[in-house]
Amino acid sequence: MSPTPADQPVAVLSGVVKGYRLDDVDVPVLKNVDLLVRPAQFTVVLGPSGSGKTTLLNLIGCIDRPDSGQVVVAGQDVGPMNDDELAEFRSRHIGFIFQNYNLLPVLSAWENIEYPMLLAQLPAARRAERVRRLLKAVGLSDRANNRPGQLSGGQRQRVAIARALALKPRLVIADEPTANLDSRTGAEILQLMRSMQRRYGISFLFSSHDRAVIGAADDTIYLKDGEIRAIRRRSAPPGEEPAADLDGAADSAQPGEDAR
Ligand SMILES: Nc1ncnc2c1ncn2[C@@H]1O[C@H](COP(=O)(O)OP(=O)(O)OP(=O)(O)O)[C@@H](O)[C@H]1O
Repeated sequence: MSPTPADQPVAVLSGVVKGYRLDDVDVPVLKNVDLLVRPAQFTVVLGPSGSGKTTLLNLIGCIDRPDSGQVVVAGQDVGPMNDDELAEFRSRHIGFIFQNYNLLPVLSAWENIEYPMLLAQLPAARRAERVRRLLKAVGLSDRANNRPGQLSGGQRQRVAIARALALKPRLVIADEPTANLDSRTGAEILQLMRSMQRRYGISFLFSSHDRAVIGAADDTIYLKDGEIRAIRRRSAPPGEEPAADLDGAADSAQPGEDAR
């Protein structure tokens, strides 16, 4: 039986090498990385500052390209894609959450979450229903009209999580999403991402310095000096709830299969 999108690895890296050129000096960052990111799991990339976590996430998120080696995301080798194809692929399959939230300051929480759906030209009724569900899922139904400046850091990150899920990506990439939050709020955001990952059956790839996040992860990838030093994979507990869908139970499409 051929693998369906739901059980296909969300990303596979083979022999990936990536460096930067700084003041005429080549700085190697990732050195021959082989990695498989399992679908519908919460995966944490742990490593000290400068170990290459952001570089790795940027390659899997199709924001950057390797110097050599192969990056396959959602079953597609992204190497041959041109920049426009890569941008289209990214918007279709991947959601992003950033340390600094990256919300548009002049838009309300509602409008920030709706924005990717507007760009993707979803019909108005579908957009409204999905924004409503997402605001509820992140516990911000009563903050729909607030702009980012009127929200706390934790609330901004909740909006960013909702926005990342707006187009039903297969993969959400979060680069140190708790780094600007106090430890209690950071733990709440971590729990929220964990519950959204389970609820919608998508994959989360999350980077952190903080070993305390290991408890929340299914898979933990330890990166040091641009090399994967260890991968710990936890087997799924029995009786996991079936994934929900943002457009309601009637729509049974897999995330990423019907992003529009
Ligand atoms: N655009 C760039 N140009 C030059 N060097 C870069 C660039 N981006 C990253 N680097 C260097 O690559 C190395 C790895 O950086 P990266 O941001 O991937 O690490 P990180 O593990 O995410 O670190 P941190 O935890 O501090 O965010 C660092 O030495 C960094 O200075």
